[in-house]
Amino acid sequence: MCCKVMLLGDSGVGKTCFLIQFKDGAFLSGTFIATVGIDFRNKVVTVDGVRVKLQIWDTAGQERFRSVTHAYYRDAQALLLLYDITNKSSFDNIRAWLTEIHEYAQRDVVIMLLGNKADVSSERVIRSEDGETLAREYGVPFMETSAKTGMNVELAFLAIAKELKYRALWQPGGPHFQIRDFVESQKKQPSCCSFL
Ligand SMILES: Nc1nc2c(ncn2[C@@H]2O[C@H](COP(=O)(O)OP(=O)(O)OP(=O)(O)O)[C@@H](O)[C@H]2O)c(=O)[nH]1
Repeated sequence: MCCKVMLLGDSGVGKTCFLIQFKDGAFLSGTFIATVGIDFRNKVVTVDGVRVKLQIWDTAGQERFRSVTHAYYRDAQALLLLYDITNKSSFDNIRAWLTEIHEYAQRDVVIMLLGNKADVSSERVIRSEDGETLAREYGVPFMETSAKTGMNVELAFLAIAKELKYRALWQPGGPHFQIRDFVESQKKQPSCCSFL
């Protein structure tokens, strides 16, 4: 089966690095090159013996590209919505992103909220609890991640793949799968917590 997943969030939160970490297991530090428009990569994951091909769309966070990316929301089965734990405005804008998602995406799209750059604990301005509270308000799963160390990167895509496989192949009487419970049971916390 094949699933379309989109990465969304403000410019600079780490969407491209997140995708490269998942696809190639690498982190490109140094200069930040903003994505122009939209780009995609494929990766196959195996969940419970089923091959799921994820077609992952990396969008530009900059405002001027929004009209381009809106056109792609409709086809996405899952959305990973990122903010940067060291950047307050990227967190404050999550509500606006969710409003856009509700306007342009499919009604039953799977959404996951991710607080990225969890490795930079010295510059943290958003507490993990704040991410959790916001995610609970919208009924979506939440994790802190690091595209640099790889923390929870694979898990985010695996949880999405499991949920989409479950939805596509579930039969009456079959086992139930709850993405939020799965994420809660599997996620790793940043090893070094800030004092905030
Ligand atoms: N420390 C740390 N830096 C990160 C992490 N993820 C991304 N970065 C850095 O943040 C900057 C922006 O990363 P990108 O992946 O290009 O951001 P983006 O969200 O794709 O930005 P747009 O393409 O403009 O939407 C780069 O300098 C990265 O090196 C992370 O998890 N930890």
